[in-house]
Amino acid sequence: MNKRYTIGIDYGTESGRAVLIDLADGAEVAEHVTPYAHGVIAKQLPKGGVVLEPEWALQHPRDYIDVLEQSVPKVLTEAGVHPSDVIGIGIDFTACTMLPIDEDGEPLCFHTSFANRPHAWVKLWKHHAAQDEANEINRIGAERGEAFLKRYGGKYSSEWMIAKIWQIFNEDRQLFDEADAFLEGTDWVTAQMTGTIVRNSCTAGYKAMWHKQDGYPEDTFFEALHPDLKRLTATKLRGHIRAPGETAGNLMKEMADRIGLLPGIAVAVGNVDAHVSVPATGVVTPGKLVMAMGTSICHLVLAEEEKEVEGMCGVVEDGIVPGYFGYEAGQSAVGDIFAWFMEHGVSSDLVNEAKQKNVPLHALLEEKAAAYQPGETGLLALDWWNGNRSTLVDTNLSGVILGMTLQTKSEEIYRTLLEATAFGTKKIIDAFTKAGVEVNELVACGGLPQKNNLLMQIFADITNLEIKVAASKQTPALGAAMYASVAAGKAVGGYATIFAAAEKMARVQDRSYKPNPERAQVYKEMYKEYSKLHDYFGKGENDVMKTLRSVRDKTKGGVVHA
Ligand SMILES: Nc1ncnc2c1ncn2[C@@H]1O[C@H](COP(=O)(O)OP(=O)(O)O)[C@@H](O)[C@H]1O
Ligand SMILES: O=C(CO)[C@@H](O)[C@@H](O)COP(=O)(O)O
Repeated sequence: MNKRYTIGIDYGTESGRAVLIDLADGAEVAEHVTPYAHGVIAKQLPKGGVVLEPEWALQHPRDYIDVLEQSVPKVLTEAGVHPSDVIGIGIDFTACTMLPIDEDGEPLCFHTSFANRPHAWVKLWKHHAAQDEANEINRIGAERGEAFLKRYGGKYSSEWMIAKIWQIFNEDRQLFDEADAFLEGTDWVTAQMTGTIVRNSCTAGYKAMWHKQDGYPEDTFFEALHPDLKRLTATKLRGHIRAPGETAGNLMKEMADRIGLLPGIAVAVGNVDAHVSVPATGVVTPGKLVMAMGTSICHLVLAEEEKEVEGMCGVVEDGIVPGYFGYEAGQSAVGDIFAWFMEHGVSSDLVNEAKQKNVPLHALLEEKAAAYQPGETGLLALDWWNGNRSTLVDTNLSGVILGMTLQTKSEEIYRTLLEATAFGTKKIIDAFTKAGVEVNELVACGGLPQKNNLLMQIFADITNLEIKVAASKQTPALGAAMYASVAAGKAVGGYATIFAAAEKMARVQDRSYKPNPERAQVYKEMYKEYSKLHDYFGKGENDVMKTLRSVRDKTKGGVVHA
């Protein structure tokens, strides 16, 4: 048999990345990145100049199709692989990244009549404007003793599907009524390839309250949110739900022609970037926490039982790999905090020095920050620049840097921000351990482990755990390609199970980051202080962050609103 390949595409926050994978050993034969032409839409709609409120984050569905049309032909040509040797394609996506569609599956934002309506566009995972709805969902869910709350660590997030749908309902009722369905981006793009809408059990479970045995919560729960939402799951959330590894369908001729593949090949059920990365790092058993480290961090771990973990994002049976309960937790901003600091916080001296030396600013700051010992900066920070996803589940919290003096330098703040994100991860590990979900090793993937050694060493020292790093530079795309090989099946040269695919295709690097006992000891002391700050600002003792936010909202545009 000729060599066999699949294509995996990772739809990230700023771009889509396609890889062509050799199924024999998981080698990445070719890769191509298509940046989204519209990026993250946070200020103004692409049409009609409508200005968006704070906390909004949208995307343009056309950008997703551009990735298919540009990156798929590019990887084929670059590799010189004939399309007849490609047996399947699969995608993964950020989540919950959702959109309203019409009866033909067209996004409502493609309709000229809706293009100037913010709620017609794709709401990106980090759209944080549905916190009021999330608070109400949590209040009503708790009052009614809803089972779903336990699976979401006691709090449903404003980033997830039902909060986002309810925001649309509350703020643009006509558009809500017009929508035939609300869909995850991953399911919409997959449907563009197959012609049929199939929902995936991963996002249904982690983001939309669906449970493998019990389905969605009862209609009476949605009725308690609003009487007109009673039939939400049977109407706008209807559709077949299939598990990762199953096929969503076959590639349609029309799309095959546009992207240079053969019609009829298997298209895998859509998946989530973080979850699909787990088998792509070789993790298919409990005890190893996978950290997908990029703009944000998603933390994923497998276990044999369903446990209640404080503030986790969700637990879903078979949600990551079949046969295990998959747990997800996360930090809403990590790389994004460093990006903010690069843009708004670094002294002009250092910016000039980086220019003179012709090195990236990150690299210069990393080098200077590495010269400090733990605690030497005298600083401590809370990593809530984009709210707190786990374990407090509150997007209205914000960042803090404590201990600054007239002597504080940019590189000290940089180091402190790196440390803050590691302390945030430690809180998550503690929550898992406390609930009886074992974590004894860390496996990192995503962009950050390839970009910043200091960050990785700080993570090892603060968590006091060894960190292995995925060998693949495009772990999510590799995972999507692995699931495509399972969807295609053994008969055509794919794999029978994701376990078989992981054994042959996934691996970690030889190098790992090991904790240094002296540094770990200092960080243990600093973590106690982090925890005090964390509880003080995050658990209601001092609500100043929320007060400041409401003052900001009342004084928008220089006008004080009553
Ligand atoms: N040298 C670096 N050190 C730390 N963070 C970095 C560095 N270079 C880029 N970043 C951050 O990495 C993030 C992008 O991560 P990546 O994994 O590539 O993307 P995504 O999260 O969209 O999948 C950005 O937030 C950026 O600020
Ligand atoms: O929340 C999830 C998955 O549940 C992620 O899609 C989201 O954090 C975005 O991840 P990236 O930081 O873009 O890799």
